[in-house]
Amino acid sequence: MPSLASARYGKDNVRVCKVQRDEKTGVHTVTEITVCCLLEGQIETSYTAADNSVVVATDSIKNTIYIKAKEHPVDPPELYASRLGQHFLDTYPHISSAHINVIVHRWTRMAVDGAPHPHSFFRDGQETRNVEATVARTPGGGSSGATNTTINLKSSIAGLSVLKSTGSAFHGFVRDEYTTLPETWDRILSTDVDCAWTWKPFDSVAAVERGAAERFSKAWESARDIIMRLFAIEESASVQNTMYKMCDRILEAVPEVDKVGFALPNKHYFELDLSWHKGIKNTGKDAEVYVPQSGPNGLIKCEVTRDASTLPHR
Ligand SMILES: O=c1[nH]c(=O)c2[nH]c(=O)[nH]c2[nH]1
Repeated sequence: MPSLASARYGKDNVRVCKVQRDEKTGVHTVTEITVCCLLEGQIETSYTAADNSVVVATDSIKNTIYIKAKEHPVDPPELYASRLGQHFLDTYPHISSAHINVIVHRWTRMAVDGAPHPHSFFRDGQETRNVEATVARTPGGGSSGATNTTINLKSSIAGLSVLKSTGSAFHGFVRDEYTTLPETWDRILSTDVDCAWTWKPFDSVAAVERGAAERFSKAWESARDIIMRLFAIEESASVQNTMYKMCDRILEAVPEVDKVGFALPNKHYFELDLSWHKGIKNTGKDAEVYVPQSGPNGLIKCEVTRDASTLPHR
């Protein structure tokens, strides 16, 4: 007898652009987001018994995403996602959790004649600011069967492409009969930063809302600043060590965050021996022309928490 082990459904790739107009100054603010909203709950019979009475149509979920974007600010995305998720719990008693992902795309204000333009923007890179929110019913105290809400938020930066042309080494690694990589004390280091920070759980939308703009946007700015600063100024011994230091600094800067993690591709730039052409020197200290590799690439991940006892046992 088969058994439905897990099920969630909803709408993905819902694109929303919100324009906020300041009537006094004429300054517009544009936020473009892509939303995924998946619901879980007592929906098993829709899968096992063709019972659509438990299904909130994904089309209605899409409509709700638009309506909530009209009713509330979409910035910070952590608060918008929490409100959207809470709506589904408040409205549909058989829905037990809502999983909301929001991707915020960059629209950076143009400077024209040295002044910020009131209503013109440009995309200055593929970098996104993201949030994954899970808004879930949790058993309340007492015997009434009442439930509380728990909101788990994970914020992230993804697709921030960075490169440094020196200040990165990699040596002392395992050398055996499988090794061809030479040790290096000076190499190009490049990656697309994917950094996520997990907030201590919130027990209501009101708790998320308290100081939200400050809290979430400041954390994002701090994380982005720390990542760029450390990447630039640190003499990197490895991707592993650099990312660990970044985690440590972000945990220090944002006290309400429990865990910070990175997934960093190591995008290789190979030196090129051109000595075959008139003895040209283009390696080691003479390296100028490099060959960027599209793949394979290293992929280095870690998560760092405040408490070492939460690390897996070996
Ligand atoms: O920083 C690095 N970490 C590695 O684990 C690794 N492996 C490799 O081939 N190059 C690098 N660089």
